[in-house]
Amino acid sequence: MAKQDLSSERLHDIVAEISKEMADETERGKVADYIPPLARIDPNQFALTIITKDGEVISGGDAQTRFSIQSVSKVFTLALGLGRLGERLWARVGREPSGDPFNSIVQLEHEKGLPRNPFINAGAIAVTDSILGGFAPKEALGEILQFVRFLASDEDIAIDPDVARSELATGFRNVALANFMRSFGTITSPPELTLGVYFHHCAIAMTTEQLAAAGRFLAFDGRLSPGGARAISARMARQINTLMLTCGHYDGSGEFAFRVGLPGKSGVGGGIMAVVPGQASIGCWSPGLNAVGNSHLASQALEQLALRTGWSVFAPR
Ligand SMILES: NC(=O)CC[C@H](N)C(=O)O
Repeated sequence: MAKQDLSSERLHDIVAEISKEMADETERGKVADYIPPLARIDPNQFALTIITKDGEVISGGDAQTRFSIQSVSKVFTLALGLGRLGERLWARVGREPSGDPFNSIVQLEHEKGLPRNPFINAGAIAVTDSILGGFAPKEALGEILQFVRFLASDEDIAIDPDVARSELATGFRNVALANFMRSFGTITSPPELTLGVYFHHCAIAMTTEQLAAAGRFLAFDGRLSPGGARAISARMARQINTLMLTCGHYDGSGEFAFRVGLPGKSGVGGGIMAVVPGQASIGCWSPGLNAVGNSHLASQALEQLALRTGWSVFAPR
């Protein structure tokens, strides 16, 4: 398809086609079952929302259904942590892909308690700890939630208390990661306080429309729309996009970059937030996961979207 042909009508058609195709798919992956509130989610759901640079919202499927954003929240805490600490944040967390599962502990011992990147659990816990600073967990959490609502321009975004409770009750591996990092001084607050904030921000629930809205600042140089209100600096937005491309899908990051060619961040709730710099912000969701914990159908849908629109950071429109 010629690049200039991407009209609003064409985008509507593409979103409708992909949503229909994904609804008909029989191979849907496996929903996360480490906590009951995620294990009971119906895998037969799919949603896709695109918000264009003109502010048009184009949705298909179950775009009004809320789901647990889980690790997608790590993008918002990174933005908040970077905004607050600036370059000093990188003393606490690296910027290299890990090539290991999201909850792996192995590299931490060899690398003196410094997590590889902000999107594996260890790195995200370190970032959360930096936001916590000397504040009370409730205040830090309130600040994170306010920030997400600001990014999405939507006050109707909240934490699912069921999911937060289950994470707290079963997050033994995250407890291990936090204590291990505390022993190296990577995190400075009592681990249980940092983890309380971490588990709660992972339990934020959103629709794909809200997720696409919350990702706009990464599509538009740190602003909520082209020329609109600024959330973070353009440089930080570029840095976060780079990290999403290289580390946003854990040990499936190379495959996602190869197939989709856009910065994206996944969560075990089945959500993926992706951006087309200068063009659009995307929220996609289907609860079934592939072997490395990324949404099977949302990855497939984004690959189809990239193919049919010609969107790629490697050949900008
Ligand atoms: N990959 C994910 O989405 C993991 C998030 C989950 N809350 C955890 O900490 O294990």
